[in-house]
Amino acid sequence: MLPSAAFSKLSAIADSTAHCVRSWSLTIGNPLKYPSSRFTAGVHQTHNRFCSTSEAAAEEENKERNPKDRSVKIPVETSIRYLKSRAYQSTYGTEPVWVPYVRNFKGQWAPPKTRKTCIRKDRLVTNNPCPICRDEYLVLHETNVDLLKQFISPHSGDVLDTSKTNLCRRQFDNLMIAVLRARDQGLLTYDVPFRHYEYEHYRPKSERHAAFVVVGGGIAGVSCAEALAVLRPEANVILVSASPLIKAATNVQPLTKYLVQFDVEEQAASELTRRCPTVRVLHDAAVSMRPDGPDGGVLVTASGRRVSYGRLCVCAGARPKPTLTDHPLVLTVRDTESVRALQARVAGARRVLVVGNGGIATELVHKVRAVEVVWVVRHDHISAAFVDAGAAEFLLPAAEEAQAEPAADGADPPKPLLKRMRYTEAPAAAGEAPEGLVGAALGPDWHARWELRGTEAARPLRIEYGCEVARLLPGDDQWPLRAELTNGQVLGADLVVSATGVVPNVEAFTAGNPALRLADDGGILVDEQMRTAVAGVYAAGDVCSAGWAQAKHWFQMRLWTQARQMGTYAGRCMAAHAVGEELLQDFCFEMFSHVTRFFDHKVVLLGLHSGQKLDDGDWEVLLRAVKGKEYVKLVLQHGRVQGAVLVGDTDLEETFENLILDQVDVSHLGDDLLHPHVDIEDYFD
Ligand SMILES: NC(=O)C1=CN([C@@H]2O[C@H](COP(=O)(O)OP(=O)(O)OC[C@H]3O[C@@H](n4cnc5c(N)ncnc54)[C@H](OP(=O)(O)O)[C@@H]3O)[C@@H](O)[C@H]2O)C=CC1
Repeated sequence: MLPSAAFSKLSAIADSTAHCVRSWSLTIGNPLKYPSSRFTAGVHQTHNRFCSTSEAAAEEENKERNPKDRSVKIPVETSIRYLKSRAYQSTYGTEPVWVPYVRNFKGQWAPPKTRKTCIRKDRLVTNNPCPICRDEYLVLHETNVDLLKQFISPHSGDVLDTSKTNLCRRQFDNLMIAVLRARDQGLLTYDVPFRHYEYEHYRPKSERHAAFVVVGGGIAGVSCAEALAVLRPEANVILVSASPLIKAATNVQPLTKYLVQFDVEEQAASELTRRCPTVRVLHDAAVSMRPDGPDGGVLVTASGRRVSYGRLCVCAGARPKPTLTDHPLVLTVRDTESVRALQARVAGARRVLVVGNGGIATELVHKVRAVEVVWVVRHDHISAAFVDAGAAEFLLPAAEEAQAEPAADGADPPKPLLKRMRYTEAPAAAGEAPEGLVGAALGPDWHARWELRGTEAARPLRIEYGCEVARLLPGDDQWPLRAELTNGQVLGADLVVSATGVVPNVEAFTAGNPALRLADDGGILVDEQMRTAVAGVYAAGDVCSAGWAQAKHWFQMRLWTQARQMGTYAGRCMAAHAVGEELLQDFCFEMFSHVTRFFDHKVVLLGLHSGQKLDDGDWEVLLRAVKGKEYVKLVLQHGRVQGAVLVGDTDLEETFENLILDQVDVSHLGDDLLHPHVDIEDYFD
């Protein structure tokens, strides 16, 4: 006797589809194992197929058929009707056919791939066929849209993976073909994926356009491009870089709220594009600027390209000041190429004259070994561009020690480059790479990556104070070059290194643009939003001069830290102005802060550390120094700290940063402010 449920299903199939169901016998088993044979939910059909009367004639209807037999192909029209039948409904309900399927596998995790096929030689070869193979009435065909839709994600429109639907791989291939055909024939609707067209590709190569163009692959330019890529991800950015390598700030570590320490890494342009996909790097140099182009302005490059822009940021940096006459034995240090040239020259030198008293000279004197170094400084102490006479006194022994240090194995052969950070110099396409272009300046730790060693025995450092090079004289029997100093001495040398400061690279932008205003130091004047006097043109880094009303404790110095701050801030301003917004000036311009290393000592400069901007005689200095260990100098005015120089690992930067910013009256502490036994960090906590 058949259960009543089985009867009702049988009649449902017969009623709804006019399909024939012949003879029946009760069977017990998994109702989802072979769905086509259990339209009757547990009733095994002797000829248990779901078929139309017309097709039935073609079949040997009364023959006993094995449920694993798949020799008879079900027409797709039958399958379409089947999906609408009550038989189907009662088997699957409203769920997709793959939902109730349970895959068999050993162990905890299912293998990533499903089986190749469930049917071989028209027979199911497994006891647990995949959701399509197990039900012969499910026919994958482009017209069987209701079935295909069950395998398409409603969220992404993609065909669901076999890891979800558990289809065997043959059925999955059939499914993909059916879906593609259905979409092709318009039977299956789908959303056309959004294509971001790079319209630049349709322009002639000699003409480019970007909403934002940044000139300069140094730290200011790269920081600016990065900020734009983050803030305006929908806009294209072109970075025009004369050097094939760009400079990126890495390992950025905030030491305090204002002091940030970072490395500068030379990277291939592709690395920047990988990080910021909207930024494209053009290896070229800007030669002129026309701010009145059709889309904003036009930048013309050395290779003749015209790059039109909506907004332009000039981060062209600066180049060494040409203090001494042009001479093949007078070198300057600015970019990687110049250090390489210096390295080669030092290798064969006996005496090197270093002229200048700033950052580069200080670092060079420390770095050049196994050759006699004569340091010509026009002040009465070393490193005057950065530190005061007291700090210089503190640093001097370290400078002299370094020079007196013998070569590692007597006369070491000059070592080549110690390490270069991922240098990949892409060969420039013909006509693309302008020859002899100046690359971006070196990073703050450039000297750590280069070995500058001669072949001489170690010599004590010789410093000529209070003088300059008056003129260069031709060489004699002993020296290829001689320099006459302003103190009357004439010194022979193999090489002169001139490190007397930098001049901003403005020429390409000033030519034909009388509106562009320059400061007294030759930099492009910018306002508090990094805008130049020319509409749509911004400037940042060494090329610009801060033309805004500066905060009391901030002043400009052409430093890596400021290049990064200005570049990022210029990018933020450009992004904001492009959508009609104004920004409040970044807080980093409230107080001067710089951290560097001189002669292996950490040097922190805060606020008005050398009494800059303070009236003469109206300020006092408080000092604490422990030879070889630390040097702390405070600049005070009316009992309030205005600036600080911290040499060595003092751990006082945060305390003094706060004292400068908050302008706390510390006069009641008197000299105890720097008393070694007073924990002022704790006192002001
Ligand atoms: N660790 C760091 O932070 C470093 C920063 N830099 C930066 O890189 C840039 C280039 O460095 P650098 O070239 O050392 O420039 P700097 O501006 O640091 O120093 C230039 C020095 O040269 C002196 N000078 C100028 N003209 C002459 C002259 N005719 N004869 C003799 N001395 C002269 C200057 O004296 P005066 O002050 O009297 O004009 C000053 O002391 C600078 O912007 C610098 O700040 C470089 C290296 C390290």
